[in-house]
Amino acid sequence: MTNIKTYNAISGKGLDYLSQHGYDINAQDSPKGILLRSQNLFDEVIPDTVRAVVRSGAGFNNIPVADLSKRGIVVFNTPGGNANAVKELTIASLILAARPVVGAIKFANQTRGGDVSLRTESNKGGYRGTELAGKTLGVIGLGNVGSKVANTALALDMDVIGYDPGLNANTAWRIDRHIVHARNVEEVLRRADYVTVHIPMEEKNDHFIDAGKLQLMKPEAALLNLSRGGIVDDHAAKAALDSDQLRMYITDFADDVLFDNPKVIITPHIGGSTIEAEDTSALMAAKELDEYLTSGNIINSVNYPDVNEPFTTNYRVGIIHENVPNMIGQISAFFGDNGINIEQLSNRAVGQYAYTLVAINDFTSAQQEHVKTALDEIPHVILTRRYQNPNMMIGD
Ligand SMILES: NC(=O)c1ccc[n+]([C@@H]2O[C@H](COP(=O)([O-])OP(=O)(O)OC[C@H]3O[C@@H](n4cnc5c(N)ncnc54)[C@H](O)[C@@H]3O)[C@@H](O)[C@H]2O)c1
Ligand SMILES: O=C(O)[C@H](O)COP(=O)(O)O
Repeated sequence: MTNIKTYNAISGKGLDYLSQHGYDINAQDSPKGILLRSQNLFDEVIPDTVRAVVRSGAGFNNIPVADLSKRGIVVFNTPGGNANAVKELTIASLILAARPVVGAIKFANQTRGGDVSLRTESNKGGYRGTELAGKTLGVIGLGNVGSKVANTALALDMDVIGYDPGLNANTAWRIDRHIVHARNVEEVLRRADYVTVHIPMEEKNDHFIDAGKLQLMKPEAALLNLSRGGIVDDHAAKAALDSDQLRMYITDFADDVLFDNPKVIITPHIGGSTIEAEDTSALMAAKELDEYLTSGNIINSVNYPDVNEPFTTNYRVGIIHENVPNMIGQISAFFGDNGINIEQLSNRAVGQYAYTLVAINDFTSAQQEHVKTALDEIPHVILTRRYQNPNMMIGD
């Protein structure tokens, strides 16, 4: 059986799917796939048997993607699987930034004994808040999470201004036409009463919200970070709070510098922690893993191009290679020179890497043995895998 190694609490929905499709979970030390959530894979040794690493979730900054790409290991995530959960916690955070709910609950619990209702009524004035309606929400990053947050804020009668220079077409379709598209992030920061950040942690986004950007914000504004620790410079945020340049900071990522600050609310990275989101993400992850390991289809990869074709021939060969000239020519010539007829060839490239999926019907055992090693000899080929169609009756 094919073995899958898991890290973190992966929902039973995903694990059951894999078991039902013939996989062993954590059975031995030479896994074909790794399924994880936030485990830091930079600290782990990834065995040479591994062909795929799947992040059940959105952010993949815990995975050494560049190294794995060089080894031909496909890295996947589950885009949108937990977006609704994060949207809901973001809306809760907006309300916590507008109304002093946390302090008010504490106060209500301190009023026990005697005429409770009288005491709460006479002292509740300290817990007055403001309304979100009519205020402006700035959304930085309008992907799966940000687009949902932006649309929902409109329903709360907020004005919404969004910024995302890399918006993809799928998400763009989902964004309500009443959301103002900012030309730059500075415009969002200057105009918004609430700023929420929904961008991935990558080099260019490290300390994306820094002291300079915080200075552009209104002093009465609140900042929300449900993206990743490090996207906001927490030291700069604390300094802005201390000097009354920022009213409030709510983050899903604990940081020593933020503790015991009445202007800060910290949640313990629970944005995606709902039963529904964990189930959806784990099932997506399990399907992506199974699809790649059994048919060579790549769906939702973060390091290689997606290639998703119906498996209608007896065999396929998947070739991960560098995105350099003449690879398709060399690969086609290789099959021709070895007397193997190509029924269909799909090729896509993204950045440095490309993937070629070759569909074959007549493929003798000797040819298969040869292909396994000889294709890898072509310069710039990183890894070759052969797939046999489980739904076809094949004779040699
Ligand atoms: N708190 C949680 O539990 C939780 C849960 C899910 C996701 N997240 C985090 O939220 C991030 C976003 O999630 P998503 O599902 O929306 O991802 P996504 O990939 O669907 O969207 C991210 C968007 O950010 C945009 N972007 C990137 N850099 C930007 C920048 N500097 N300025 C403006 N836009 C920028 C991209 O173009 C993209 O449209 C994830 O990468 C993850 O780190 C956290
Ligand atoms: O990027 C994500 O999907 C979230 O941060 C969720 O992380 P988790 O799976 O560790 O809860």
